Amino acid sequence: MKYGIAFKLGVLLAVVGVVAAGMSGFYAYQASRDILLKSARQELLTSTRVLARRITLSREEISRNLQVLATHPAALQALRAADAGPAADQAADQMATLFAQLMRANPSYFQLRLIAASDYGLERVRVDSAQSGLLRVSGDALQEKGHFEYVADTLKLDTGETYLSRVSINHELGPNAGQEQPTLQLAMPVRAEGADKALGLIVVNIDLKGMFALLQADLPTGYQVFLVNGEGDILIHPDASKTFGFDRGQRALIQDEMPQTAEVVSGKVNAAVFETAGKDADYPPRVAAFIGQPIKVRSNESRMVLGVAQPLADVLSRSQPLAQQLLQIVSLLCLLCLFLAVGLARAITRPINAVSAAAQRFAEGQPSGPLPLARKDEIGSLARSFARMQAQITEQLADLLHKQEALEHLAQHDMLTGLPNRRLLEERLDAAIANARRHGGGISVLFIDLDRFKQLNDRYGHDAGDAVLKIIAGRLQGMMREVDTVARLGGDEFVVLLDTQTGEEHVLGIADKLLNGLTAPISYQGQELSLGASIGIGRYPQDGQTRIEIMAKADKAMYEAKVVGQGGVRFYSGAQ
Ligand SMILES: Nc1nc2c(ncn2[C@@H]2O[C@H](COP(=O)(O)OP(=O)(O)OP(=O)(O)O)[C@@H](O)[C@H]2O)c(=O)[nH]1
Repeated sequence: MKYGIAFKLGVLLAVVGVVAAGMSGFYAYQASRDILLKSARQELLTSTRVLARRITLSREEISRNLQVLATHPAALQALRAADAGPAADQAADQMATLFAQLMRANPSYFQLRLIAASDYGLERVRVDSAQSGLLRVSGDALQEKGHFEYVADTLKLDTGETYLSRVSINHELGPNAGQEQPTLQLAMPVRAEGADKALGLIVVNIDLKGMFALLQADLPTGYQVFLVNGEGDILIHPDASKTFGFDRGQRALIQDEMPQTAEVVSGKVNAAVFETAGKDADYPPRVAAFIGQPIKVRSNESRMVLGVAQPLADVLSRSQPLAQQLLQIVSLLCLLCLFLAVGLARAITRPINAVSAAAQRFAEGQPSGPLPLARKDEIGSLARSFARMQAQITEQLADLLHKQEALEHLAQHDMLTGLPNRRLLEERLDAAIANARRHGGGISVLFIDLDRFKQLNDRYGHDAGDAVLKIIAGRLQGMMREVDTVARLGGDEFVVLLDTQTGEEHVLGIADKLLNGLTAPISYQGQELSLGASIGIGRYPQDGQTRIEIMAKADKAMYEAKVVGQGGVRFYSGAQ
């Protein structure tokens, strides 16, 4: 199958349009995707900072609560050994009531204790959050805690200073809540005003998971929170099985899971925002922001790293409507391109086709039809060139035809007199014989030879001879009908062909008329010239059946006429 220029041009334009539209759509989508990612990274970083700030505020609030408890007169009274007895017990009851009130107000406090510096760190007041509600532990159930690091460390603090423990798993047995849950302790010394030594300490155990659950509730859905310590040990993770690996003897470090966090964990940089590669359906690609937070209170932990992540699919899901819209726009654009390409291709090729059709019609010899001559573009220029070429070819063809006709005329006529020459005479004679043969007609050939023409030539010159020949030719034609052929064979020989059945008398009459006409004086340059002529007549069918025979007979008759005496007319011998 052959494809026209319109089809090819249309396809080319359509392809260019579709590719351009497709690429624009693709890059627009890419750009929007990049913007989404950038804004998601920024949002995550902001969320992480807000979360860190809220954790600090929570810690400060706990410190304030501890301070209220540590400076409460009942706390001192409950710890003074000298006051042991009903007064101390009353103070302890008061503290227990305060503890319970505070724990009700703060569900993430799952244990509040007043511990004495004396008696090996014996717990004086202790309220636990149990499954059944708040539970005051008393009597023999109170334990000695002096061997714990936090007790010794807190007792060394100044009044109002807070101690913060490392995050650990609560392995304490009993009816209390928060067992096997991540916990951290905040403590504050209890000291009489102006005293050097602390009499004891207030300790609160915080349910870290509960606290984070509260904090996380304010974050957009799908956000995942991470908390790691200064070494990178994972403490809070969306996958709980990864937390507190060190507690099970298998450390799980965040920098192993997300190498991009290594510098935040080491403290080299404060923040890192990055995308993680996905591993499987349970671990999809994520966008994450991690920040390092120095711990400003007394603690055996120096640093805390907090992270917030969001599955990449959630981020990009916002680009789906845009992608669909872009797809619709691109599809529409492609369709538009197709229509435009077809229209444009047609608009361009229509005038080209018109010129092509005109050329074809012209080649077939038909009128070329209308051309887009008025156009100002290349097609108009092509049409005008074609029109010019067409005019030139037409003109040259006409000229050629004219020359051909002239040549043909020349080939059949005598140059000097313009009379039919021997060739044309022979053709006409052949035709006349054939016609006469078919219809039973007759033909007479009058062979005329001028007498003494040589003398005239010699005496007056060749030009005079030519002029005489022309006059003779004119006279002969003038005396004959148009249908009769008057030819010049050459020199001073002429032939008149009568192709109608004519009687002898009539032929003789014509011959005489011709003789009279020829012999009439000719005036040439003021001189009177006179000539004679001899006429021999050959006839069909009497003298022969072919042109050659009849011509030969007429020639012979003319010769006989000359022999007998110039100026005579003679039928072929025996025919008289
Ligand atoms: N001026 C001129 N002379 C020609 C032309 N063609 C032939 N002749 C001359 O015509 C003459 C014809 O010769 P002839 O028929 O023997 O001469 P003639 O004097 O007529 O002889 P007769 O027929 O016996 O009387 C020659 O002298 C040719 O040179 C021509 O085209 N122009």
